[in-house]
Amino acid sequence: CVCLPSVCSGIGLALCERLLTEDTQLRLCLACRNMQRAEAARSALLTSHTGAHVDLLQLDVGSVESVLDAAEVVKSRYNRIDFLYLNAGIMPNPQVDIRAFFKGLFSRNVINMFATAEGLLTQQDRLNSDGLQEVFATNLFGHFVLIRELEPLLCQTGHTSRVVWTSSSNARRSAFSIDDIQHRKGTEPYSSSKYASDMLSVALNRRMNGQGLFSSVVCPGLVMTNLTYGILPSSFWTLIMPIMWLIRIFTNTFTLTPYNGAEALHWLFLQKPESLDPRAKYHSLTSGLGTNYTKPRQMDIDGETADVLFSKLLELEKVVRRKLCERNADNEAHQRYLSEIE
Ligand SMILES: NC(=O)C1=CN([C@@H]2O[C@H](COP(=O)(O)OP(=O)(O)OC[C@H]3O[C@@H](n4cnc5c(N)ncnc54)[C@H](OP(=O)(O)O)[C@@H]3O)[C@@H](O)[C@H]2O)C=CC1
Ligand SMILES: CC(C)CCC[C@@H](C)[C@H]1CC[C@H]2C3=C(CC[C@]12C)[C@@]1(C)CCC(=O)[C@@H](C)[C@@H]1CC3
Repeated sequence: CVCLPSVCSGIGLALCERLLTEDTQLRLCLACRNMQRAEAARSALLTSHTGAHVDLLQLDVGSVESVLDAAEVVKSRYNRIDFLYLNAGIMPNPQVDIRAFFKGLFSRNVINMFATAEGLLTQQDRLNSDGLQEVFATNLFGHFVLIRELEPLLCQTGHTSRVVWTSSSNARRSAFSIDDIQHRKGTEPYSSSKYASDMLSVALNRRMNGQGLFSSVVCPGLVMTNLTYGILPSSFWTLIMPIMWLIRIFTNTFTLTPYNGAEALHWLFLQKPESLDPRAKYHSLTSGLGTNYTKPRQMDIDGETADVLFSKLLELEKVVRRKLCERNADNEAHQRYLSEIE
């Protein structure tokens, strides 16, 4: 079984199309927070791949309760997971620093600026219902809890399984602090959460390779999806689209379409896990002539700090689970009280 949170649109949906084209016998499980959109995605996939096996699962990866419920359903449905694609990601209230953009445009750093958006983007985060920073909870922590819950299906003797993170070249060491893993104090929660997912992937490989679990990290490049349409108005993107296609001549990171962006995710599906570099980020790239390819680049990560992050996430998981139990016990007591006074 290949389990994919979250694939209602964008890169995730394009990946499903590509996986089904590769192997019609696959059993896909689309884990989405909005079941109407999930149904639409499933119908689209079945239209182009009649007879494909596509299951749906309700999952809001930004809520620990939803992750725990979804994991129970997965455990009751499947005996084993071969691939777990961790694709859900948000970038709420993005702000582009226009001055920095024009300054960067005339600097030597211009290609790097277009590839990584370094120094260009900030976001405004908020707390979610678990009391966690929303970007951290969605882009990292929910996925972490999901992996922990699905460990019995991922780590089975005689089988290897794979976890694939959709990270970003916007992930930057300087945006992340091990003393503030949720990025409560900064203005770059997206960059911080993606750097944390890179670290977590390294930590997973250090801990779990021996049990047959292999983790990889991907950057899809700059792709036009709901996420990017949230950065600038779509009319503006339409206006600058010819320039974007022109920029593609100078940087291969402007993959632009979800199909191209899914290149590295698809490529990883075809590789033997033992042949992969646990410390590499695999980039989807598109040449000026429109050829897609995948290229690994070493990540700027220190293994010991990655282990510390893993321990901190374990601690946080305990705290959140305890709070959830207390909340559920309170709710049950309240329900009992209501039924008694009826
Ligand atoms: N587009 C780009 O240029 C780049 C994107 N990425 C990463 O690629 C991934 C996919 O993004 P992309 O396809 O671009 O954008 P989309 O917004 O199209 O896709 C994001 C997906 O994540 C889902 N999602 C968001 N929050 C939750 C949640 N709480 N629970 C479950 N699902 C959730 C969305 O579901 P719903 O449909 O319900 O909103 C949607 O299906 C993200 O991780 C993003 O950070 C990385 C680098 C560049
Ligand atoms: C104001 C202007 C005339 C043009 C502004 C262009 C910027 C909005 C883009 C330039 C580089 C882009 C980029 C991303 C978003 C849009 C830009 C900042 C990402 C951060 C999107 C999400 C990712 O994860 C990254 C890989 C992208 C990197 C490049």
